[in-house]
Amino acid sequence: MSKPRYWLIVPAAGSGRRMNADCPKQYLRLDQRFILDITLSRLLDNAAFAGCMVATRPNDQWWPETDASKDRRISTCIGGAERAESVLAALDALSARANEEDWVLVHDAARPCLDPDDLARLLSDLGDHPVGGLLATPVADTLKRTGPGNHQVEATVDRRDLWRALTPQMFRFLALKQALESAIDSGYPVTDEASAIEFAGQIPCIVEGRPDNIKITVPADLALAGFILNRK
Ligand SMILES: Nc1ccn([C@@H]2O[C@H](COP(=O)(O)OP(=O)(O)OP(=O)(O)O)[C@@H](O)[C@H]2O)c(=O)n1
Ligand SMILES: C[C@](O)(CO)[C@H](O)COP(=O)(O)O
Repeated sequence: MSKPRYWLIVPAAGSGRRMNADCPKQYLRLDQRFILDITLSRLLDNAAFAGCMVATRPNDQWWPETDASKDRRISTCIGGAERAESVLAALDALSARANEEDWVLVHDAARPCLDPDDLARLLSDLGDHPVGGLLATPVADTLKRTGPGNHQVEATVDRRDLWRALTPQMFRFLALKQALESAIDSGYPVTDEASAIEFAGQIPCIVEGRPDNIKITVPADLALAGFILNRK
């Protein structure tokens, strides 16, 4: 049987509402480079992928301005209303090229600070794993739960064995496609690939990653990402 290949999916079809910027956050710039271009180069320059599928918004006016749009390794598809739907659209777009047992890595366009050593460790630690898994980092703060929609503390959550899920998340092509289809069809709230795999009854494995693999989400994250990238 041929050796499994590695495919990369980068969901980049979000609107960045929480960023409150004048363009989707993946098209904000750090050191004159689109965040999306930085993210894609952090992945494609540090691992051998059979191909890359980027899910973009319909009529994405910025994509043609990116360096990535000139990279023959990268294809695009139209994403969906939710992140999970964008990932599923990218899997569908790869269906003619990917084999069932090929690995798929899914990485947020909004995470440009991925450390190449974390990527290498994810690939090496999970390359022979029966299910796959994800980069994650231990919760380092005390966690509070409040009442619904208020700031009244109801409980302190035991943070032992709690992790913050990061990306990339790495699963077999067919298993991930089927798990996402099933979870989405069931209305199950899928916020990452691992939760769909868990919904399918499988057990993903965590590979500890750096906490500075941040997802640019709110305005304060942009300067932090710039600091992290300039420090590397
Ligand atoms: N329908 C969607 C929603 C999100 N994403 C992508 O998934 C990643 C993580 O999602 P998130 O940080 O939530 O991005 P947005 O949805 O754009 O942010 P917001 O929720 O603030 O609108 C981002 O790279 C985003 O572009 C996507 O491809 N398709
Ligand atoms: C996939 C993810 O980045 C893992 O933490 C996260 O679930 C994305 O959540 P978002 O609400 O789509 O940003």
